[in-house]
Amino acid sequence: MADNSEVLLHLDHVSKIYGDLHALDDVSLTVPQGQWLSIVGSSGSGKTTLMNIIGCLDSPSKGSVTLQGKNLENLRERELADVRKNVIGLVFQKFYLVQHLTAIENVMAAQYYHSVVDGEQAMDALRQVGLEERAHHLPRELSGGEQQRVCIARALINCPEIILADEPTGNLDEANEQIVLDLFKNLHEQGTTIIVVTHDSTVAGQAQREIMLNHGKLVGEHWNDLEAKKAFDALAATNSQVAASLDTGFDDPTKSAKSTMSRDKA
Ligand SMILES: Nc1ncnc2c1ncn2[C@@H]1O[C@H](COP(=O)(O)OP(=O)(O)OP(=O)(O)O)[C@@H](O)[C@H]1O
Repeated sequence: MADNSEVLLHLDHVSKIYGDLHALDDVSLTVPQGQWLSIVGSSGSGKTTLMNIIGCLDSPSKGSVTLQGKNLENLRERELADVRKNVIGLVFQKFYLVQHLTAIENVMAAQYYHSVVDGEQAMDALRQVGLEERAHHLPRELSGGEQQRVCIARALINCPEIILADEPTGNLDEANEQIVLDLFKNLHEQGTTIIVVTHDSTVAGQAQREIMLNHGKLVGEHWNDLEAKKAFDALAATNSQVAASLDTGFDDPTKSAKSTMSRDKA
């Protein structure tokens, strides 16, 4: 497991503004190498916007994002594409599998994007997610859980530094959710940084750290791994660039998210 002592990602006073709406409002966040982080918050609180910015799929209106020491603002489109390709693995709730390609062909299509097509390596990625036997089936012949595992295999083929997952278990039953969480656990143990957006408190609770967004603002933080918190605080004490952890906690992200939603509706 990575020791969380190096900064991988830093957001400095990031806002994303659409007209009058601050989808993200002055968010500062530091994620050390190897951290498993959950992002929670009610619908419309800015979670996907934050993920898109971290994943280099969108850029902030204000503030800056530094990934592996590089300020993303200074990168050309080609360099950004390289970051997307080589550093980040994306997993979505909607699987985005190509329906007329088999599981292994879907993984190989992602390899093609990375300019290496290697059937053995694709099969290895499927083996890692326990799907070797289903490699030659089409998505419609696979269960929801199996399709999500193909997506994870697809995200793994370039050995990404970070897995960004947006509601990765949103469509899955409990058994399949557990399989996906176990995969994330293995990846985390191998040192991969994992950032997950979720509405599900069980999924959120697997992370070392949970942060909560509300109306685009970072409003609360909860640590499930106190050793990781200690390491983070030590990092913040020695590095003035690190956004210190918030003092404001929250009990149950799902409950808080729901109560925020009902407050919004009132
Ligand atoms: N391209 C856009 N143009 C205008 N407003 C947008 C755009 N993208 C997002 N928003 C708004 O920004 C806010 C945050 O959206 P975002 O999708 O990040 O929320 P979320 O927390 O991921 O929500 P959900 O849990 O429902 O997916 C919402 O009010 C949304 O309507």
